[in-house]
Amino acid sequence: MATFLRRPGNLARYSRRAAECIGRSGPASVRVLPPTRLSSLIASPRVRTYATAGPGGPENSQNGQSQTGGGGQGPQKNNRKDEEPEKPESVLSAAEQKQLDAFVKRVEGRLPAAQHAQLQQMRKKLMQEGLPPEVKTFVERLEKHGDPSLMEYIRMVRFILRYANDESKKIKDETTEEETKREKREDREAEEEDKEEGKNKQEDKQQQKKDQKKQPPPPPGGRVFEFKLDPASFLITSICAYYVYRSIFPGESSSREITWQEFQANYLDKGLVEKLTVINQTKVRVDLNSEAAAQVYPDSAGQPVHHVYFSIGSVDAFESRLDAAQQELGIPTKERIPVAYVDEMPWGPALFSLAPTVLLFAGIYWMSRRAGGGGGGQSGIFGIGKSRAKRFNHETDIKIKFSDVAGMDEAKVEIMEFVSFLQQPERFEKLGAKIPRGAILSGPPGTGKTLLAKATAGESGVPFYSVSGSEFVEMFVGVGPSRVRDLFANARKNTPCIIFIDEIDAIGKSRSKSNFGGGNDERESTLNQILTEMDGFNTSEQVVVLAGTNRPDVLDKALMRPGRFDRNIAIDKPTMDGRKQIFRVYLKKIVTDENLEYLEGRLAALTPGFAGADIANCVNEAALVAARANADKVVMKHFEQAIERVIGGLEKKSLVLSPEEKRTVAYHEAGHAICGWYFRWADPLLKVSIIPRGQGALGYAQYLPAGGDTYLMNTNQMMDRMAMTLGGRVSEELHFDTVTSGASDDFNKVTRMATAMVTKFGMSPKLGYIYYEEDPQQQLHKPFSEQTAQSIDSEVRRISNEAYKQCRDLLTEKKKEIGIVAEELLSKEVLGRDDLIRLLGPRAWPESGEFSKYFDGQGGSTIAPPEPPLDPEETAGKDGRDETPLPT
Ligand SMILES: Nc1ncnc2c1ncn2[C@@H]1O[C@H](COP(=O)(O)OP(=O)(O)OP(=O)(O)O)[C@@H](O)[C@H]1O
Repeated sequence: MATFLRRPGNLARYSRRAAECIGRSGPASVRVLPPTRLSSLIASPRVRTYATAGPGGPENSQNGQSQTGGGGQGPQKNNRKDEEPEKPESVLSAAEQKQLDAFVKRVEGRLPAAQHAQLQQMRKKLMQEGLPPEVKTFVERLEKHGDPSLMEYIRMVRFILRYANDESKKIKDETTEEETKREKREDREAEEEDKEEGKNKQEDKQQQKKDQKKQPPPPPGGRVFEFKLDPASFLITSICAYYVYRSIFPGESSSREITWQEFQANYLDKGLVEKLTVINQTKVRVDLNSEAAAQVYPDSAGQPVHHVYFSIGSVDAFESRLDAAQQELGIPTKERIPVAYVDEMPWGPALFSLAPTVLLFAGIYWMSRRAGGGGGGQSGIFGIGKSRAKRFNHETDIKIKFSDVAGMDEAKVEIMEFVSFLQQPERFEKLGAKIPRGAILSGPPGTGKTLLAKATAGESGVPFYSVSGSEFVEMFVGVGPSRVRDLFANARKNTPCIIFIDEIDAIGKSRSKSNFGGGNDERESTLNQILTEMDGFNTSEQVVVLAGTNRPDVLDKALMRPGRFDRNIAIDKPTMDGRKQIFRVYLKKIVTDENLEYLEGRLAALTPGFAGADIANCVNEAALVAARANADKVVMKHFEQAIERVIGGLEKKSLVLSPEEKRTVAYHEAGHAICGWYFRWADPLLKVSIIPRGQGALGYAQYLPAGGDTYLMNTNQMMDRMAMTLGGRVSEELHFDTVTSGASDDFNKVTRMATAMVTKFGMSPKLGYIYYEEDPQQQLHKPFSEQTAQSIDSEVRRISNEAYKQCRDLLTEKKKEIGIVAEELLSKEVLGRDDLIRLLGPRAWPESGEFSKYFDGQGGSTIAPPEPPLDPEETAGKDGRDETPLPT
């Protein structure tokens, strides 16, 4: 702004342009375009008027004169209606002038007064430049034969539009030329100014120049038809349209309603009637001999009367009246007026009656478009049966390769076969091998099933359709099967390709099971459609269907049969080695200068039971922790905090325990820790804390699986683990007068372990080698007798009592050590493995090589916990994690 103000030259230039714009403000165009020739002829005198005559122009307009009245001639023109119009210099012959005047007069009669001045401008221009031949012919025709034909009107309209367009172009060219000249002149001025003002202002000037040049350049050469709403074009088009309309629908202006008496007196008796037409048996149209009518009625508002109408009560009455009237006039039968009968459709009411239906359909269409907005081509209610599968293009969308999927080597080998099939089908076909149709990828959540399917698409370089099982289910009947059909039809059009149906259990549940309690027909028919479609491929169609599920056990057997999902690829939680590989993938993206090999191993050891998704989350969380601490790089401490946070939840700083409660929690946790340290088959402690964390735990202890990733447990391990789980309560009993509710979760774990030993693992000599399924749906009807139930109860009780005794014996012996650990815990709140070694001495039992490698005290002072929050089913018997619930 300051720069702008500093330049009087600029200011003057812009204000001049602004003034010109205001002067040209006639056309209300979407784009700012130079006016057409006609409109500019109308507008330019106005500009001149304001520029030269100053306030004269506006005064004229105040006096009720037209603003576009044409400069100094304005006041005379105002009296045009009263006086003979002033004869300006004209190149027209007298006859032409007369024709033109007649034409203008005729048109003027039908235009609002505000537009008269513009019409006069058009007239003036035609007078100055002469009539174009087309207009001449038209006007001549008008004079000689009255109203021209429809074709002549249309030709005239086309001509006028073309004429207006050409004129507009000419003006535009002239204006552009003028603009260029002026710009050059202004640039020269600006340069001179800039020399004085300094170089830095030069840049602003250039910018302004660029801005000006950004305005649309004049169209190169060819004809460009632009729709403009400037008054002149509008006026011309309206006049032409009006004429065309009138010639097609000669409405009220050339016809009017009369009575029978009028008809008889004014037309019939005077012999002006040419023909009568009875319309819809209610009205009679009287066709008049227009020349005769014009002679008889010369001042019928300056317009010839073509038709008149009158209403009739009934056709019979009309006929008899007409006969009587003609009889009276003595018209011989042969020369009587011809009467025709027609049924005409009244267009107005007909259209009006259709309006609600049209509106209804338009409304439904609009709503369906809105409802399906963003759904791309398949939006709206009409696209409800269309598949919702997202199509990924391998070139742009799917960049995942097998190298991005860490671990699961066996699953990769299995699925590689699909890739080779899609890439080189002939290799299989020539040996007569049938192509596999599909594979189910099953496994716990977050283990990388979707990732593997995407990698398959990425590797094979084919289109990938991804859809979730639940997307087939809709509230409308028949939508599911229709979407399945659509999905497969699309896939067939784009072979070779891969379809991936995630969470297929949403639709693929066993049909027999779902029938319990009524079933779900829609889901079943969707499943049936999938079965049919998968059968429907012929062997040459290269469509591979992959499906992901967490529950392969509930899937319908028909889905799993060979020929449909031929393969069931189980993807389990990663092993120690798998975790290392997954950490390797994600650690690459992290800024750290730790020894990567050691870091991977240590983190993998700290995270038994983590799925790929947990690991990805953990690494990301570590980066966030580091960022929060404003660190330059992520170090081991951040990773350990992240793991702790993923496992235990956020620290609850707001939860403040009373000293008494804190003491109880410390002794409780110390009890667990001592058991883990001294029982041979129990898991040694990694970390114990009495800081409350999420999920209602007041303290927790984490243990390193003593034997590494364990998949089998023997009786000794189970007994030691149960005894360790009871360590919290036993410690409370030994150190306090009373016990708390904090051990209820421990009892739950112990009971479940003992029950499993009796009913599933065959570890009770009394019950023997029997497996009783634990099915929550069959609670009402137990698969064993009452007597067996009592035996199970007594065995479970015996085992837990044994575990209790084992624990109590140890802790009574180690009561002093419990005190030492508990007091240290009270003062430090968190104890690590190194603290326990310091307090209790090294553990007497050797530990798993792979795990102990990373816990030799060199990796870091804090040792993070190993256990993710797993399903209790899975955790039972695998870990010794303790979560002390909040007292209720
Ligand atoms: N083996 C792996 N290698 C690398 N990243 C993995 C691996 N497994 C899982 N992930 C990570 O976990 C995320 C989630 O995995 P994915 O969606 O494939 O799990 P899923 O098994 O399909 O889970 P769900 O059963 O819940 O659908 C992936 O985006 C990826 O970041």
